[in-house]
Amino acid sequence: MGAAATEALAAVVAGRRDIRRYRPDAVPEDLITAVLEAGHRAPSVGHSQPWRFIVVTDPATRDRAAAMADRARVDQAAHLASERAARMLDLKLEGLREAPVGVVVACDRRTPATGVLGRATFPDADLWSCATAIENMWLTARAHGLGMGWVTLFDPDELADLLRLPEGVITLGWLCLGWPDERPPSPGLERAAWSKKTPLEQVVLRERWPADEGAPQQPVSHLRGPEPTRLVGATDSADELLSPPESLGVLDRALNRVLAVGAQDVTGGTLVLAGADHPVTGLGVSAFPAATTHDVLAATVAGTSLGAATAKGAGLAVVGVDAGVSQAVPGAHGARPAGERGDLASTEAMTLADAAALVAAGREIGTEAAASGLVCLGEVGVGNTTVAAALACALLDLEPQDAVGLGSGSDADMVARKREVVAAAVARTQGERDPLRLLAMVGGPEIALLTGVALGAAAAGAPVVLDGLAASLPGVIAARLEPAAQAYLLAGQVSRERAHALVLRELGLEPLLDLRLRSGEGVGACLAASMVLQGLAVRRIAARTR
Ligand SMILES: Cc1cc2ncn([C@H]3O[C@H](COP(=O)(O)O)[C@@H](O)[C@H]3O)c2cc1C
Ligand SMILES: O=C(O)c1cccnc1
Repeated sequence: MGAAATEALAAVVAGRRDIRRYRPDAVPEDLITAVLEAGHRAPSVGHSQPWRFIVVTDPATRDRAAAMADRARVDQAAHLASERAARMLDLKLEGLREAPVGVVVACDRRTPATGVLGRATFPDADLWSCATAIENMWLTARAHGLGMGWVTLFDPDELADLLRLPEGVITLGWLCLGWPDERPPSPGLERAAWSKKTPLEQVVLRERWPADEGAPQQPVSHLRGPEPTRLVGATDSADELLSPPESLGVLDRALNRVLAVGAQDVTGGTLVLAGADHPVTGLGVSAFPAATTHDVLAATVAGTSLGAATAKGAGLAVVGVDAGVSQAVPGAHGARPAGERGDLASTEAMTLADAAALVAAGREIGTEAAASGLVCLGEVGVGNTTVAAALACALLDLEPQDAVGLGSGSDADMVARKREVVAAAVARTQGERDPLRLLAMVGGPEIALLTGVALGAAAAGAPVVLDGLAASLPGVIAARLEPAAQAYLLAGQVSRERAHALVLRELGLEPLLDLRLRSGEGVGACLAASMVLQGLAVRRIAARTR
């Protein structure tokens, strides 16, 4: 806006004071309007404009407000030690009677917080919006040579009654507005040695709150998120297309993610399909024989499993990984756990060493697959929707009934059994937060392996496409281990499995497809990848305005 505007703003900001002494002269109507207009220009949460400005000029109302403030002042002094109380009573705290105008700022909170964008998470953001309106008015008043003083020395209910505020409308206090009768070189409280301005260095903290010995350590991310210039470049290049902004909707967002991590020339990818058996099947949690896992992995290696066929249709390569299938699968990449396996309910799913080794093996596979483009995750493991539900409960603090789903097909009795198993498994994890330990306690080897794949692919700069529940949890664990990994993840689909939507919500990802799949095997990831590849081609081919 130019040097003159910058300088003028700095002068107004530096010259703003809380003014408590006023001359009785009237404030012209146009200046009052200018001040109110500035207030109404303030930012507000979800553009809710929750402020209401009650302009009070009636001396009777000002008198009654002043009497209330007098009472609050004496009340407050009664709570201070006598010497401090005496000094407080000496201070001139408000100019309610003298200032010709009072602007009472009220916040209309009658809209439910969940109905306002940004307030479901920060319910008080409407009040903060009103505070920004107050600052706008204050600065504008100052620029016109007017003085303003913000008085909160009231019982809020009393002030609300005085102005007949309805239920649900609350006040942030009274702003005195008038011509100042003082030109203080420094704020009144500072001049009276009541308090001092804190030096800037004491209020500015760099990157995070300074370390506190007892506090849990944040995970150190070795992985870097996308470069900010690439991130901006991705959205800029989408805006240049000869089409309405975000014409491809959710797909556009996914494409921006892919471009942001630097994968612009991608035309293919790889499905990593990991399989493992689960001792928990011994507890009657799957309608299908455990041997199915072997058969699906063998078909994957042969290119004929549902997952492999879908990958082929999308132009993706397939890597089948044996992460612990009892009957060996020739042609599959071997990464079998070496130690004991358990049923989660009474014993650990695998040893911590195996969990770590599987993640490490996955990293290598992911790094290699990254060279091909998109890396899709797929799994097979009869019984693993029970495993995934237990892990989701442990990671996300869910109740078993909110996480256990139908799997590949369960009746009511089986669902009840699954819930019992999950409840027992989760009970064993009480207090454990470490994601790798949780993986060992109630996870599965294919989930551990795919966690490594996600980490390896992300570190090599490749987007990772998640699939169903068991092939989305690796995204959660990867992001817990390396927070920057989140930026590389895409949610291919939201499946029918109960906890899946919650897991994607935890990751902050919108699924590309919602087909009520229950296939596993990376089918949804490959279908979504095909669409992403098509979207990338569209971005390359489509006409641009620039
Ligand atoms: C023939 C068949 C092939 C599959 N391929 C993947 N799944 C999917 O279902 C399994 C999980 O469901 P649950 O926890 O109910 O056992 C996993 O193998 C998953 O990938 C299959 C399931 C079946 C029956
Ligand atoms: O959503 C899934 O991942 C799922 C559902 C049923 C069976 N296998 C996988």
